[in-house]
Amino acid sequence: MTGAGLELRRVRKSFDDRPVLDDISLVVRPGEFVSIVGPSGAGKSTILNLLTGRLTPDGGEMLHDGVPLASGSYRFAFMPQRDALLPWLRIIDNTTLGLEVAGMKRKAARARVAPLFAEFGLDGFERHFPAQLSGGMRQRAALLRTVVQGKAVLLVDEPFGALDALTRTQMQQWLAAMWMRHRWTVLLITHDVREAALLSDRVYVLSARPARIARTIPVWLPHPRPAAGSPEVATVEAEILNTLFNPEF
Ligand SMILES: Nc1ncnc2c1ncn2[C@@H]1O[C@H](COP(=O)(O)OP(=O)(O)OP(=O)(O)O)[C@@H](O)[C@H]1O
Repeated sequence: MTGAGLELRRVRKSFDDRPVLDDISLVVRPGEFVSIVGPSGAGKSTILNLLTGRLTPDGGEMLHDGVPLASGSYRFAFMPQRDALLPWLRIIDNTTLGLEVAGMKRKAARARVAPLFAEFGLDGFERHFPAQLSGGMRQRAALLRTVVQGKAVLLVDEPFGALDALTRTQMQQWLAAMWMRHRWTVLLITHDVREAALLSDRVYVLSARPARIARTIPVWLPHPRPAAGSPEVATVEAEILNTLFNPEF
């Protein structure tokens, strides 16, 4: 498919003459779940900062449905790593924030998010503050705030990195089920090789800085995915790890 979805073509970015992204080309087609995995400091967050318009590339092209992205045009919904909720706002107000910032009236914004509270496991917590929720619930609330914006692509930066291992596994299973139901178009940044294997249709593995795409790994496993720890998932994990630890990169 040409043109449709999100596409980066030979994108480059340096900070103070220090190249961070050397040559990044990738594609996220509508309804796909795509992950980027890479060594720490390789430039993963920089890619998302380019896509949210916070940074501009030094070279290359960024396209959505074949149209170049204008800098600062927030076409995509972004869920940052952590502390994504404002502690002084109740959960209901946190989840409507993106809509309100976009100009929607509070009442209309609440009407849009309220029916989703049950699906996101937050029923009855509308008037709680973030500190009164578990880490997993906070991340579900942050994701709810992201998806209700109805943007074409969800950019998700390391959403479960701060959670304990058990909660993280539960959240990955929950996100996989939610994605199957909604078929959001997702670009996920993660350090978690298992998470990438369990959720993604395709994994881009970055080289160390200055980053290029070391390898593109299509994940052909059916949805719903076999359980974490199954041989099929372990094979994909091994493929990603082998690329990450390959000295050529
Ligand atoms: N605005 C900026 N100004 C200067 N340097 C920056 C800026 N943003 C990122 N960098 C540098 O670019 C490099 C890549 O950073 P980035 O946060 O994109 O990496 P990452 O792969 O997301 O890292 P991690 O996995 O540790 O979160 C780092 O060396 C960082 O210090």
